[in-house]
Amino acid sequence: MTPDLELVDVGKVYDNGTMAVDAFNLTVTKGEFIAFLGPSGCGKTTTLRMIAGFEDISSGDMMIKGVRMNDVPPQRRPTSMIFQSYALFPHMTVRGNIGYGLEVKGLTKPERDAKVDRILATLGLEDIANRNTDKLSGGQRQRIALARGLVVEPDILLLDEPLGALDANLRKAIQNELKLLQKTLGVTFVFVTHAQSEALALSDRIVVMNQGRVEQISPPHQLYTRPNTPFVAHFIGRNTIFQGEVKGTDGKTATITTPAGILSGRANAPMAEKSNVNLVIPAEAIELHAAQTAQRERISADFGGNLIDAKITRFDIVGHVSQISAALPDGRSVALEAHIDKYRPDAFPPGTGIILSWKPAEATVIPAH
Ligand SMILES: Nc1ncnc2c1ncn2[C@@H]1O[C@H](COP(=O)(O)OP(=O)(O)OP(=O)(O)O)[C@@H](O)[C@H]1O
Repeated sequence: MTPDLELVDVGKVYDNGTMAVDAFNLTVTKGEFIAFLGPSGCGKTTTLRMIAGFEDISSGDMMIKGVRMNDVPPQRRPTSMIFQSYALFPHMTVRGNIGYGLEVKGLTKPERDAKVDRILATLGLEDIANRNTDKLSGGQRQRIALARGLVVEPDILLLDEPLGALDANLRKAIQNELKLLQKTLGVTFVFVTHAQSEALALSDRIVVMNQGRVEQISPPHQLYTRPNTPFVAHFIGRNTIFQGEVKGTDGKTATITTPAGILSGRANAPMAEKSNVNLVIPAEAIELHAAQTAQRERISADFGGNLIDAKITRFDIVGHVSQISAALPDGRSVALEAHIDKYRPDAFPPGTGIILSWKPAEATVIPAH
């Protein structure tokens, strides 16, 4: 099946010489929910605007449903864009705002009314259809912006931080609605955010960007448990990262020499001996044991030799999760996370000596560059 969207080596250099996007490659199938995630200035919005046609593409090709779009003006692309500010017309009613795009496209009034009625019902906006948009709440305005984007039946809906203006509770509620709506309508969504939790909760796949380049494209869980690059390992989740040198590998597991000892993790690429690598251990993968020397051997055997001594520095309970910090002998901090039932906080007050361990398969060894 022809992909809905293809970006092939897409690049953007602004007139002032800023290289905003460099060789961006992505293929999106129909009905996927894709998030662009990354720190401020990494090129997310620029890429979205190039897909919409609001920004010229400097190099590479962009196709929608197999048709090259580089030179097609925005209004002739099968896309709609929703802005963080919503950009609603304050002097128009909700119905007028939603129907505006259809009017521009030259649809007759009965055709427009039928489509607007349908989207008003889908988004639960019938009761406020004849109100002016300037008196409405943030959540209602967000929904109108969504309706306005969807009513023109785009192949791809582009959303630029659409939940950024909402408070935390409303944001969570609208996240759930958005996901449900997207799956029900089967429209491809490309969503820009710098909020990690939002990208992880909503997307089928996340594109992590850094300084104009794609670092990794993966489903949320994989990104979280299997980072491919040091940037992703630092940016996503709460990972502990050890730098080291490859001592040996059996193709599946790599053993590495680190300042904290000989440690191991799953190798996600072929690795030469003595090459510089990072061992990335997610907070959820680390287990905590009382520091009883009698048990060291058993723990070491159970966890493939991954055993380090540490001291508890914090034990916080956040909702149903225990968030624990421990200090290594060199002072480095290690983050652990577990369900609250797993460890009793009174057994691990700050200052307690402990052993930390993890299964090699739950940590990842990645090249250090
Ligand atoms: N019109 C412009 N002219 C010149 N440089 C620009 C222009 N717009 C953006 N840039 C630069 O391009 C780079 C990418 O910006 P972009 O807005 O795409 O990043 P972003 O990841 O969306 O950031 P944010 O999360 O802050 O919106 C930045 O260095 C930015 O300063």
